[in-house]
Amino acid sequence: SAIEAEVELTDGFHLVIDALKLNGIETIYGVPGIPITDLGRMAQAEGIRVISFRHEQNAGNAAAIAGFLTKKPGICLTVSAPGFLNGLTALANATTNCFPMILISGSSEREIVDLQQGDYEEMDQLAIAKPLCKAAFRVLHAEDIGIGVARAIRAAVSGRPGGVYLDLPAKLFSQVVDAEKGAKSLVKVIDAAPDQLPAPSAVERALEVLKSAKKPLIILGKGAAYAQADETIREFIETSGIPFLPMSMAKGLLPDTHPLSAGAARSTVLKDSDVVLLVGARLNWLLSHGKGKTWGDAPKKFIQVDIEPKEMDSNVEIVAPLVGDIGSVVSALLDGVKAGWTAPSDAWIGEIKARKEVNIAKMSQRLLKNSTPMDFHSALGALKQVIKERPDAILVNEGANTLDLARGVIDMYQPRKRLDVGTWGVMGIGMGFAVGAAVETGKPVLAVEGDSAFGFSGMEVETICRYELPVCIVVFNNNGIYRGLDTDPTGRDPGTTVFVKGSRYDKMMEAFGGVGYNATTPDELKRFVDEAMNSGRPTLINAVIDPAAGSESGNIGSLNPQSVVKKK
Ligand SMILES: Cc1ncc(Cc2csc(CCOP(=O)(O)OP(=O)(O)O)c2C)c(N)n1
Ligand SMILES: [Mg+2]
Repeated sequence: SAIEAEVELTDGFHLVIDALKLNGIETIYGVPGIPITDLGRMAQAEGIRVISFRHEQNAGNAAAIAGFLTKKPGICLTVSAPGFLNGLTALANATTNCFPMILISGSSEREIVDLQQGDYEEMDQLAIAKPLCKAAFRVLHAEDIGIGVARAIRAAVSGRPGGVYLDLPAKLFSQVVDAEKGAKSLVKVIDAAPDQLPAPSAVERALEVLKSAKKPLIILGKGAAYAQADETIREFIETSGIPFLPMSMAKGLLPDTHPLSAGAARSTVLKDSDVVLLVGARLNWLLSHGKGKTWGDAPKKFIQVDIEPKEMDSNVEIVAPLVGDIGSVVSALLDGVKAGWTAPSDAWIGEIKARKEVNIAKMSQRLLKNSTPMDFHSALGALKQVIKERPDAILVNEGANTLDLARGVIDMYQPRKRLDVGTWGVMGIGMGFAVGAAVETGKPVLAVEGDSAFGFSGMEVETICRYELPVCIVVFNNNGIYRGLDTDPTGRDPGTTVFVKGSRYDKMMEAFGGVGYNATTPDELKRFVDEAMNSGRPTLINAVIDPAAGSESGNIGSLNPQSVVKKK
């Protein structure tokens, strides 16, 4: 009878929930629908926080950034086929950025999919996910749910973190299992991301190379931010006196205003350094693959710290590979420095300081301009001040000019406070990251969005209102992608990169009960953001930016192919 069933039996639904709770999972980000609507309801009833989105890509991005911020896999839950595919972009982006997340999707029955008999939302999801993520598993029997969830968790966070796909066919959920047997089938993952210590010989080799440097440089990547070895990293930099250059999401590991920060002298230190220590930073396109004019002509030696051995020599020769987790490796390097070290010469530190002063002075001039309509710099000058006054606020940032200029203008003061487009430069992470960051940290979020970038996930303003999250969105409304000036030479349609003139994104937030402002000056912008931060209410500020400001593709316009053929 139903009473007996409560006492003796469990089922797939409950085993999935018990397995997640047993492993400390507290939040699920997703979009309901067949076959997982009830799973979400039951998880919520069992105390897991379930955040329902308007599009699975945004739920996936929230799960991904939750993983980056907590080092526990963020969980995204979707329906089969189209819902799974919508989550896949976020899963692939998480894998590219080494953020630990698990995409759990309901799926069709194997026997129908394998015979291609046309099930509701039929798709061979496991096969499709495999090439795009770090690991992918499917569970067919309820007794295997414990192992399946454990494998997914360990795969997501161990070694180089990444995205994992977990395929749960609809029939699995209603499979009934003896309650005691079910409980015994659950697995609590032990030491999911074990320290990986570097070989003492590798540490020795790296220290020798570092000691040979006249102009050493440390580059901190988002892997260094993810490691949460903040004090060890700070102590290593301050004890060695080596200047550091933070990549975008590593900003704030040490304050951008730190005397050893070389952020404002990036071109100089990349060109003139003779030994470069990469910490959780890959020599990919963001660092010009370690070669070419960015790096100057002088010979360079690269030392690389990465948990993934295959990363070594990916672009240029690594003379001192340091394979291990960043905390263990930097701690070993710190011991070596403490045992005997000569700080870099005053000449090198002085060269960087002089260059920084020139660049910061140039920038300050541009920030002070009180133009109307605002341009990027005058608007960003106001937001720079906000973060300086509120260093524990989380800054989410995407766009082209809105992204590239904000990266250099807005100083960060604490680790893991700047969340942006990462390795791919993908648009659309904004609202997912804003929700994930607000839910996981409870901190106020300032999302600085290009108007095009915002459009990719803008419907989630309703989600932000529904959960009453402390998110302040500033849309840099320059009326288009990169600028707002393009026209259709035929005169038939608008240009391909422009938007409706005079648009008011703030009205979208008001539509769902949030607060909307229209800012036309830096002073207004600062005042409205302060009001939002003080109230903690969901807010959207439409910041009117000169459509003629900015450049095509921001700082990376050179990546665009150029047509050499002039049509007659
Ligand atoms: C999923 C995806 N689709 C398209 C693109 C290509 C792109 C890069 S930047 C950008 C938007 C730039 O306009 P925005 O208004 O946001 O910024 P601003 O320069 O300040 O005007 C696009 C469409 C990327 N990167 N990802
Ligand atoms: Mg724009």
